[in-house]
This record gives sequence, structure tokens and C-alpha cells, in this order.
Amino acid sequence: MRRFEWIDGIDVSDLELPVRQTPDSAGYDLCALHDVTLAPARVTLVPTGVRARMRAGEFLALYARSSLAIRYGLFLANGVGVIDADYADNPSNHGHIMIPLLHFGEKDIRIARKERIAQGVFTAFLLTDDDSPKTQKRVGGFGSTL
Ligand SMILES: O=c1ccn([C@H]2C[C@H](O)[C@@H](COP(=O)(O)OP(=O)(O)OP(=O)(O)O)O2)c(=O)[nH]1
Ligand SMILES: [Mg+2]
Repeated sequence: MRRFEWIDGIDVSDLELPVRQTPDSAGYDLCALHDVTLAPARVTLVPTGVRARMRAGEFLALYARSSLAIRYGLFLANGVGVIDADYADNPSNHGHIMIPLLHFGEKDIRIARKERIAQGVFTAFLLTDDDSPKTQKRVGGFGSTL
């Protein structure tokens, strides 16, 4: 089981789930769910309308798209986003993947619904020999494990 799903209750009639552009592309392109204006020197959290399901021992790494970085000065505010496998079932937002975009340019940028804004790469990770997680269940995202 490794797939993308829509978050319930959103109009997805004109959208498509994340896809890779070519057979050897690593990243699944994630699109903006809404039109959004990015102001210079600000972080804007852009919703995607999707969640990612994956196996234990994997995470979805979110990276910027090089073209947006080069053309507009757009970066992920967190450098690389880490989407945990247990985020999909968190009761607070049901795994909604959000993209924190940081705009380094000087003028507002308009991002349109459906525009590809980041890419996700499914990635395997390793644990320490004495690994012991602090809690058994994730309850939210962005600070829920404080
Ligand atoms: O760019 C991102 C980064 C994270 N997340 C979601 C998925 C991830 O599983 C969750 C928590 O992310 P992270 O562990 O990076 O943030 P945190 O500040 O440590 O929050 P928490 O205490 O909830 O783990 O937020 C996103 O939607 N987009
Ligand atoms: Mg965390």
C-alpha cells in the first residue's frame, strides 16, 4: 500500500492525484488546491488536497521544484518536508499535505489551482538499534508532538 488519496469533502473534479512526469522521475508532483498569492519574504502554507499512504519504515520527502526556485525564487520554508507514514490517519486533518512556500523574490507571485508546486519522493529510513518512540499515536501535524 503506497498511494495518494484525496482528502474528503473537496471538489476535485478538475484535479488529478500526484503523478510523475516521466518513467525515471523520482518525484510525484503535488499541485496547489487553491489559487494563492505569495507575498515576498513570507511563508505561505499551500494546501494540496491530498494525503499519502505508505508502509511503515517509509516517509514522503517533499522537495522544491527546481524550475520554481530558479524562475521565481520559491523554496520550501522547511528545506525538505517530511511526511510521516502515520500522518495519513491523524484525526486533526486526516493527513492533508501542506506545502510551506517561502518566496525570496520581490513581487507577489500568483499560484493557480492545479499548478505543480513541489514534488514528493517516497523514501525508506533506518532506525537506531535501541529505538523507542515516545508515543504510539500521532494526533496532528506541524507541532502536534511538542
Ligand atoms: O512540509 C510539510 C512538512 C510536514 N507536513 C506534515 C506531515 C508530517 O508528518 C507532519 C509533521 O511534520 P514534522 O515532523 O516535520 O513537523 P513537527 O514540527 O515536528 O510537527 P510534529 O510535532 O507534529 O511532528 O506535518 C506537511 O504537511 N508538510
Ligand atoms: Mg515531527
